[in-house]
Amino acid sequence: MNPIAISQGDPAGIGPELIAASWILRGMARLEPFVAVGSRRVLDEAARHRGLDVPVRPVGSLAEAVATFDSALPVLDLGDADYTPGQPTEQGALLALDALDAATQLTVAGETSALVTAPVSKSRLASVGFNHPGQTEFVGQASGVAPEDAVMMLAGPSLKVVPMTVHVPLHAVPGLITPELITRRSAITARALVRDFGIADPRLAVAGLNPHAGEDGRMGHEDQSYIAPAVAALQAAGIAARGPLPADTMFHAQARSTYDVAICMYHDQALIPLKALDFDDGVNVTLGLPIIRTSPDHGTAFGIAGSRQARPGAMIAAIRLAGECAARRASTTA
Ligand SMILES: NC(=O)C1=CN([C@@H]2O[C@H](COP(=O)(O)OP(=O)(O)OC[C@H]3O[C@@H](n4cnc5c(N)ncnc54)[C@H](O)[C@@H]3O)[C@@H](O)[C@H]2O)C=CC1
Ligand SMILES: NCC(=O)COP(=O)(O)O
Repeated sequence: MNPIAISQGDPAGIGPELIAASWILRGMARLEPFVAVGSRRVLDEAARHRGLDVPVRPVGSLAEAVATFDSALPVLDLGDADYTPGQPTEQGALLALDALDAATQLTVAGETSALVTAPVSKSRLASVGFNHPGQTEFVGQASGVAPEDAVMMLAGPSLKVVPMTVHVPLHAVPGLITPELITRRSAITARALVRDFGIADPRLAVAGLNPHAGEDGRMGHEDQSYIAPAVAALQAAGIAARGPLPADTMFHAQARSTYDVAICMYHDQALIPLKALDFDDGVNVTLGLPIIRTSPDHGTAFGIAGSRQARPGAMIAAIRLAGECAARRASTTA
């Protein structure tokens, strides 16, 4: 297979050091060959800061990256940048954007088997002209998918969650929850669970928006007006969906055993249980794309960058899952 492309993320965050740590653990973690896309110097310094002996080797082709991977961390070098852990700069944000763009283009062109994105700061990227809510929408657009069809899922060993609305203010959520949005994004989720995760007949648990899923309309009307019709439409389409369910009782262990994915109405309804249960191996996966894209569930963690406190589990899980999904797609199209 072609290598996995990993965009380096913000140089001042924990992304570069976790790419280096993942390379060190590549054998034990059973990772497919990957190539970093970013700055050779930043990766080199980040590894050294972390006390890791990682030979970082610029490569001129993806074949060379695969051939190099056993003995060195291959990098498609985009040039130099500021590197002070924990101190983001405009130059660093521009490099993060270049790396995201280059790694995405390679994957869209089919030259790399999957895309893993290291964390970026959304506000820092916005300050250098990035006009997407997040990397999800950027990658969706680059791969020819409408923004509403690039669906964010967070996946961990205990739970999978899909927020129907993502990076929007909480007060905007009720106005965005429509039966069409829920039906469309849930159907994309169900198809992706079959195609990329090998779950033959995925079970969807759809959360309500309001306390007690609205308590028969006494605590809000959206559950009955918008969410229940979406669940009915999904069922009519042959998808094993149920809801709206009271969100507060959806995430205990016995409840989780009854579904494959929780369809949630807003960002924190989904990401709080996921990060409470699976922070150290949670993966952010974009569903509905012609390419595979994953990312660790955490952000740039500027406060601990360069201090050797950042745990590599989620980055490793993101790389491993990218390889597994790529292998599954390759085997089903062969
Ligand atoms: N995939 C991405 O690119 C994501 C980017 N972000 C961005 O990251 C920036 C910071 O966001 P925050 O909400 O502070 O989230 P964060 O995940 O960066 O940090 C939250 C807390 O978790 C800790 N932490 C994070 N990753 C860790 C790891 N691997 N090991 C040990 N501790 C870890 C941090 O030190 C901090 O205390 C924001 O600008 C946001 O836009 C946030 C989430 C995902
Ligand atoms: N909270 C999840 C997150 O911020 C990741 O967003 P994205 O950059 O992957 O779209």
